[in-house]
Amino acid sequence: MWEAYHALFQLPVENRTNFDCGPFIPPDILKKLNEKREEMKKYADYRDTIRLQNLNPDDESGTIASCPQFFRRPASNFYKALRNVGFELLEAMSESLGVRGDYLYNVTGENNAINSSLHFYSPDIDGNKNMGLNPHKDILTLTVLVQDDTGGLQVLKEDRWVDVKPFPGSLVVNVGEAIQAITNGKYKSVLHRVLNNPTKTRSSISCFLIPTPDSKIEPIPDLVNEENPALYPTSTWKTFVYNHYALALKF
Ligand SMILES: O=C(O)CCC(=O)C(=O)O
Ligand SMILES: [Fe+2]
Repeated sequence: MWEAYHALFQLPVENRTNFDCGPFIPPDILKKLNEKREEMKKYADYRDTIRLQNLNPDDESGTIASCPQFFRRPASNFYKALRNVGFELLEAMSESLGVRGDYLYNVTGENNAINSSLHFYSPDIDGNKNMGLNPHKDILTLTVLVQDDTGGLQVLKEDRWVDVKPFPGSLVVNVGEAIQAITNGKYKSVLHRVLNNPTKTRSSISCFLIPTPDSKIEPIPDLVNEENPALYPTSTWKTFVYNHYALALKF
């Protein structure tokens, strides 16, 4: 997969429009974000990212068909494997909460398609401790991520940034805010960021399990009571995403 990943980044940028879908942000919010771009410059992320949206690795005629030929086979195998790890984790998490094993898969719309961000981080050549990816929480269901051996990913733990050191052959899994909402905070979405390495490039690929737009995001009824009121209002996934970005941009 890494070979296909590097070949993808080496394509002329104008070829990317065939498959790179740009930020996973609702269009009107993205418009506002672009208007704010000047003001946001100080928050610029130092990296290159290609995004694939709504990719069902079981469906050869879907999103994967818009990708270059050399990328299709390794990518479908790769995403199928990562997604299936995600599905197994969802099952184990459901069971740990005392609900049926298929609960989290079902309430997020039985979605077999994923989103993916392929990140390429340049070295921090001017020594300004550039932020490759600003602090954020993943909003969706689960993220299953593969990183190379450079390092730079950090999570916030008890007010301290802790390195997520790369282990060969390991995966990094993040709980998304959709799961935080559905489990009413039992599983928490963690703030994370990426610092650029002073001398080396860094590569990572995120595979995001995503709810379908009409999935109803609401807490598991047994997890809500007087001491534990619902943390988020019930909404569809589409509205949840909209509210999330609107709040982040404060408009
Ligand atoms: O590059 C990484 O390790 C993190 C990527 C990430 O947080 C994301 O794609 O949401
Ligand atoms: Fe993330």
